[in-house]
Amino acid sequence: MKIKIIVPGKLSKHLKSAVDFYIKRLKRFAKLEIIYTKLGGDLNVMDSKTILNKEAQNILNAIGKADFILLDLHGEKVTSEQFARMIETDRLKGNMTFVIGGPLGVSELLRDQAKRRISLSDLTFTHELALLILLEQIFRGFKIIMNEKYHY
Ligand SMILES: C[S@@+](CC[C@H](N)C(=O)[O-])C[C@H]1O[C@@H](n2cnc3c(N)ncnc32)[C@H](O)[C@@H]1O
Repeated sequence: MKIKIIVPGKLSKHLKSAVDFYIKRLKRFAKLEIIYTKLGGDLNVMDSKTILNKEAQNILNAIGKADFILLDLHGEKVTSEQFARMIETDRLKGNMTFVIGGPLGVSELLRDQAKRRISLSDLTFTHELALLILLEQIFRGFKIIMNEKYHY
């Protein structure tokens, strides 16, 4: 199965080894591709709507024709078991795409086009931390699907 994760911006040095840790652990379950898209611009010289629209365009270009799941603070709350079942369903299709918003969040355009919007918690994380949590949940999801022991 191929899993694509699209996230605006770059990964900070201090999180790189943690992200690499999960990329390595996920290798036996899926072919993972993380695409870092360009940020939409500087809030000091541009308004937030223009920045969000630019980021959305960069993200949509990276997605291509695939449907996608959007990580959204205002999305539906799912348990790790439900999340695992989402992976299981898309496994039959062979691919799955996740989108994370940038520092300002996501545009309405992305919200409208997402096949599903999910929330990780009521807390707000940076886009990089959201990536890390998503990777751990994907790993957890595969462990649940495979009925393998993990942290409970
Ligand atoms: C810094 S947050 C954006 C905050 C922005 N004020 C908003 O309301 O969306 C960056 C991105 O990380 C992801 N994210 C952060 N916390 C999240 C959570 N609890 N659930 C789902 N996604 C989250 C979302 O994709 C979000 O667009």
